[in-house]
Amino acid sequence: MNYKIALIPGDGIGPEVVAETVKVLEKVSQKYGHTFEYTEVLAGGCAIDATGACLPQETIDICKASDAVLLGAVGGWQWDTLPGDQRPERALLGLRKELGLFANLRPALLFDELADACPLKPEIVEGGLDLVVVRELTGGIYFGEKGFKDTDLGPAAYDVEQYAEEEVRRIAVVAFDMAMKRNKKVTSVDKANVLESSRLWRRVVAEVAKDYPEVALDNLYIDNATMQMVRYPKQFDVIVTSNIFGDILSDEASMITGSIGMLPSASLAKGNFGMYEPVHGSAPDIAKQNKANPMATILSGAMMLRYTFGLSEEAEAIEAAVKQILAEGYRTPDIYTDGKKAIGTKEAGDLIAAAI
Ligand SMILES: NC(=O)C1=CN([C@@H]2O[C@H](COP(=O)(O)OP(=O)(O)OC[C@H]3O[C@@H](n4cnc5c(N)ncnc54)[C@H](O)[C@@H]3O)[C@@H](O)[C@H]2O)C=CC1
Ligand SMILES: CC(C)CC(=O)C(=O)O
Ligand SMILES: [Mg+2]
Repeated sequence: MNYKIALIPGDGIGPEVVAETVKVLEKVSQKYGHTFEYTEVLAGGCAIDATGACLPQETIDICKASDAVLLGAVGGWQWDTLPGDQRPERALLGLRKELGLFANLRPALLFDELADACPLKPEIVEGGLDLVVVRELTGGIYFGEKGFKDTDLGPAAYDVEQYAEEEVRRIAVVAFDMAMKRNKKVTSVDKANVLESSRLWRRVVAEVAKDYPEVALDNLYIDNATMQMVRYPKQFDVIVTSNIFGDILSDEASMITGSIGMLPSASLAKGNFGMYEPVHGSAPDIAKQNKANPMATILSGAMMLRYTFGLSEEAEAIEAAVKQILAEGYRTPDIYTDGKKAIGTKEAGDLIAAAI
């Protein structure tokens, strides 16, 4: 089969990790006889520099005409002084909204092979860790009304957290459907003791839960949830939460799995369309030094094969190749521990491609 992939390398380490993912996808294509047709497009700081806009219309059009999108990351220090509505990160929000990507799946999987890089005591994560954060991606405070106003205390800025019932319902359905395929447990995370939007969230999630009598539903406040994540993460299976809380919780979960350089994600629309992106950002501190861990993006590529193209065997081949090189002791700097074999971004891509 022929699959059209829009590639958005973006900024910082984005181009480096996307290049290694393409290397791995090409190996999959050779082995399994698929054709991946890539169209590279601009978004983020590089798009601002080239065109003056962080998200050119051409990028949106090409993404919509593709079967799936693979994104590295956007943003960087050189654009930090731009006004908020012109920053590179706006491209990411714009893409998510334009493409209708309301469901962000962020699995946090501690590979047995990487137990040495987990900062928690071995007995806490004994038997592994496998949870998924189902993050609402096109609503909440990242998309609410924002602006500036004068107050009694002087000039102020505001961002509004708002959720429509339907936005909560559709992400809750994704979470419960996923729970049915996993361990039939959902933890909904909110701040319903303080926020009106969270009270609506909690009520709608409870309504959706009635359609899934086999699934156990827990509610946690976000402050407690962040603490529980490091105290005993194995209590979680599917976590469903808002845009901002999911953003924060998934970065926290990533550290338990060794590094943010390991965590993939799928941003899904209704149907099979999706944008696949690592959980991390553009990491300007390590860009262009062959230090970035490309595995989060390579594993995002595997999610693309599984969710959008329905190629489970090929996705598993990528995941097995990642595990193999970890088992062989290869480590990028972010997951390096004494006695292991130090490698860089390119070597990681080469080794994973070779292991396919
Ligand atoms: N999806 C996206 O495009 C995202 C973009 N950003 C943007 O990225 C820029 C940097 O943001 P930060 O807060 O520093 O977050 P970040 O995720 O880029 O980096 C945080 C830390 O993790 C490390 N790190 C990240 N990815 C890594 C990888 N693959 N391998 C090894 N180490 C890795 C970095 O070196 C840094 O020390 C900002 O402009 C931010 O807005 C942030 C998050 C998501
Ligand atoms: C850069 C932000 C727009 C989003 C973010 O941090 C994320 O999606 O992980
Ligand atoms: Mg984030």
